[in-house]
Amino acid sequence: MNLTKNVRPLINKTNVNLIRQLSSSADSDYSFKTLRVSVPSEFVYHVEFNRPERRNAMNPSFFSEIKNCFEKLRYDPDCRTVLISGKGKGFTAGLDLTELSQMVSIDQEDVGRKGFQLLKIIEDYQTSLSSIEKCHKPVISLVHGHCIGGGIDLIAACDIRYCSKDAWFSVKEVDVGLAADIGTLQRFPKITGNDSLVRELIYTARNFTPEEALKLGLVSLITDDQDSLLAKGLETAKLIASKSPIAVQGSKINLNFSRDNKIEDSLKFVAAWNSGMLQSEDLIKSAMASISKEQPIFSKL
Ligand SMILES: CCC/C=C/C=C/C(=O)SCCNC(=O)CCNC(=O)[C@H](O)C(C)(C)COP(=O)(O)OP(=O)(O)OC[C@H]1O[C@@H](n2cnc3c(N)ncnc32)[C@H](O)[C@@H]1OP(=O)(O)O
Repeated sequence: MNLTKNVRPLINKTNVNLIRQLSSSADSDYSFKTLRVSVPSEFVYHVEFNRPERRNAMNPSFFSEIKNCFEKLRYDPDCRTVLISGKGKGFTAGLDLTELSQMVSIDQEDVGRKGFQLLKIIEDYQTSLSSIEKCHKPVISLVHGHCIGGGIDLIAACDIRYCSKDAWFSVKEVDVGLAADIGTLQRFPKITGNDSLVRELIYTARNFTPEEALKLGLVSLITDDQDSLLAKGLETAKLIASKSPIAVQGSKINLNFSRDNKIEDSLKFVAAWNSGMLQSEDLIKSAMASISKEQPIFSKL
C-alpha cells in the first residue's frame, strides 16, 4: 500500500511563491537597512540578508542589526522559530573587505591603544553572532550559493543548517591573513566532530561542497534548488512552531548548556530547570493532545 498516496505535501514549489507573496513584513520594530524581516507563517520569522549588490557582505551596520534583531526575537512572544537566508546570488560573502582595511588603519599611533580599539570591534562582532545562539528560539539557516568566512561563523551559531545543491562554503579567513575570531574556531569543530577535516578546511581555506558539508554534519539536508530550500526550511519551522514553546525553548537552552559544561553539571541544570518548567500548563496540554490525537494550541510565551 502506498502510504503517501493520499497525503497532500505541506508545501510544494507552486505555493512557495504564494508564501513569498503572503508573508507579511514584520512590524516597524524590525525595519533594518541590511536585513529584511518577514513573517511567512504564524510564529515563524524570516530574516533575510539584504545587500545582494555586495553579495550580502557583512559590514558594521549588518553586525549591529543582527544583534538588535535577535535580541528582539529572543523575547518576542509572536516568534517561535527563525529562518535565515540571503537575498540574491548567495548567502553571504563574509566580512565586508572594505571594512578590513578601515579596521587596520585605526587613527591611533600607539599600538596598545590601537589594540584596545580593535578588541572592542572584535568583541562587538562576536556579541552580534552570539545573539543568534542566545536567542531562545531555534534558528534555521538556509544556505544557497556562496557562504564564505563570516558566513561560516554565523551559520555555526544557528541550530539547524540546510543548503541547496548550488551552495559552496569556505572558511576563508586564513586567505585574508587572519585567524577566524567570531565563532568558527570555537563552534565549527564542536558541530562536526571531524577534527582532521575541520583543520584541513581552516588551514587551506579551500572551497567545500554541500556533500562534504553533509558528511561533516555542518548541514543536515541538501535540497535541489533555492525554492525547495525555502520550502523545506519553512516546513521544519512550522512544525517546531506548532510544539510547546516552553519545551522547545527549554530544550535549546539546555542543549547549549550541555555543550559547554560537564554532563554532571548539565544534569543538575536540567533538573533545576524542569523543576520549574514541568509545572507549565504545556505539559498536560501536550500529553492530552497526544492521547486524543488533537493539535494542541499553546499560549504565547
Ligand atoms: C573582526 C572581524 C572578524 C571577521 C572576519 C571575517 C572574515 C571573512 O569573512 S574572510 C572572507 C572575505 N570574503 C571574501 O573573500 C569573498 C570575496 N568575494 C568573492 O569571492 C566574490 O565576490 C563572490 C564569490 C562572493 C561573488 O562573486 P560574484 O562574481 O557573484 O560577484 P562579484 O562581482 O565578485 O561581486 C559583486 C560586488 O560585491 C562586492 N563584494 C563581494 N564580496 C565582497 C566582500 N566580502 N566585501 C566587500 N564587497 C564585496 C564586489 O566587490 C562587487 O562589487 P562591485 O564591483 O562594486 O559591483
